[in-house]
Amino acid sequence: MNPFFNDNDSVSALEAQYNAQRIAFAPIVFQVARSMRDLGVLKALYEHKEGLSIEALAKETNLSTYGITTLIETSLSADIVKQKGELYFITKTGCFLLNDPMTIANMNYNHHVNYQGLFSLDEAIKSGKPTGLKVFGEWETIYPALSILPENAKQSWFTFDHFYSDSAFPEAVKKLLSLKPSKILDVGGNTGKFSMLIAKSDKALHVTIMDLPEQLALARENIEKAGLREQIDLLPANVLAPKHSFPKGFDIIWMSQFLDCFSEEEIVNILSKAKEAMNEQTLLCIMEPFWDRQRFETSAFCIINTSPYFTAMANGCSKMYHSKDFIKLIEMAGLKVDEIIDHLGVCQSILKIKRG
Ligand SMILES: C[S@@+](CC[C@H](N)C(=O)[O-])C[C@H]1O[C@@H](n2cnc3c(N)ncnc32)[C@H](O)[C@@H]1O
Repeated sequence: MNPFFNDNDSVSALEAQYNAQRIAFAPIVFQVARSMRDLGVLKALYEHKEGLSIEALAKETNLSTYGITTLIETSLSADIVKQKGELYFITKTGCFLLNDPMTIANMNYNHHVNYQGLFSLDEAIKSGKPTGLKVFGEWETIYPALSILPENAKQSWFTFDHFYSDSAFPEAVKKLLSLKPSKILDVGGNTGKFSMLIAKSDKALHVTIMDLPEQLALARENIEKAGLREQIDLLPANVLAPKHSFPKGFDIIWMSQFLDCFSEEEIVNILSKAKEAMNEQTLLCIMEPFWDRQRFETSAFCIINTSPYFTAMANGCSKMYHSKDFIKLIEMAGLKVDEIIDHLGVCQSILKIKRG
């Protein structure tokens, strides 16, 4: 395990005061960086490596010199641009903001999904309810609303979710198929991406996606388009509802980026239900991004800072877990971790679990 954030509190008081200002002004710097990207200023600088003056930038982007100066000066303070005389140039950080898929996914998700709702984080922390969700509508949790969120929020949510899980799917498919399963239950299968990939990779395999009915409408459309209706079944269910139990007879129960949508108590409850559907041969495979099991601190930073979204926007009670805390919950449900495979895709680990 990597000792992330071990250098904390090692800077001078002067540097610490500067760090505190970076945090105090973070929402402003964030919005300026996003406007620099979305209004085409970063692109203009990227395409003019020879540098551009304020006037040339204003002309290139059709913005006023006042607007450009405001954006450029904050960007200068945030290492997004650099200045030589009258000319401005994009920095390496600016290039990541403009071109890096992870940065783009994180920024769009934070702007379109989280920004307004996180204003009410205090209330969410105190009440245990996703109080920020009211910026989009009146729901208990974000999950039944995913397919009807405003278009920008919906696109950004799915791109963010898929960015972190999709990159691990090809390797995960190989690991699962090496176990020679004939029936897989994909719990929280979302739009059907994983199920479709694994079904295409083994034509003899049968997959069932269990998810909320609202979510399965999107999955159904995708599966029909891909001509996989014969191989993939849909099981509408709310895993939290006492009347819904897990179906039996599967070789592998697969949960990808699913249990982080629930509180500790709910996770134990869901895993106990899964256990009831497992026999000695059934393998429960859980794929999760654990912040303590990353290769790079950048990944740990992104994963940790996804938790406040769960608090204020998603359901008020879940988070991205530390692997030690998560394994405790598995054991509380009477299950046993048999193997952990780290570093799949950008940030995922797979826990292979058996009946205890
Ligand atoms: C973060 S997404 C994960 C999607 C996908 N497995 C992946 O790896 O990208 C969580 C999924 O859990 C589903 N979900 C949330 N609460 C649920 C519940 N109570 N019962 C069933 N599914 C639920 C959501 O609809 C969503 O599809």
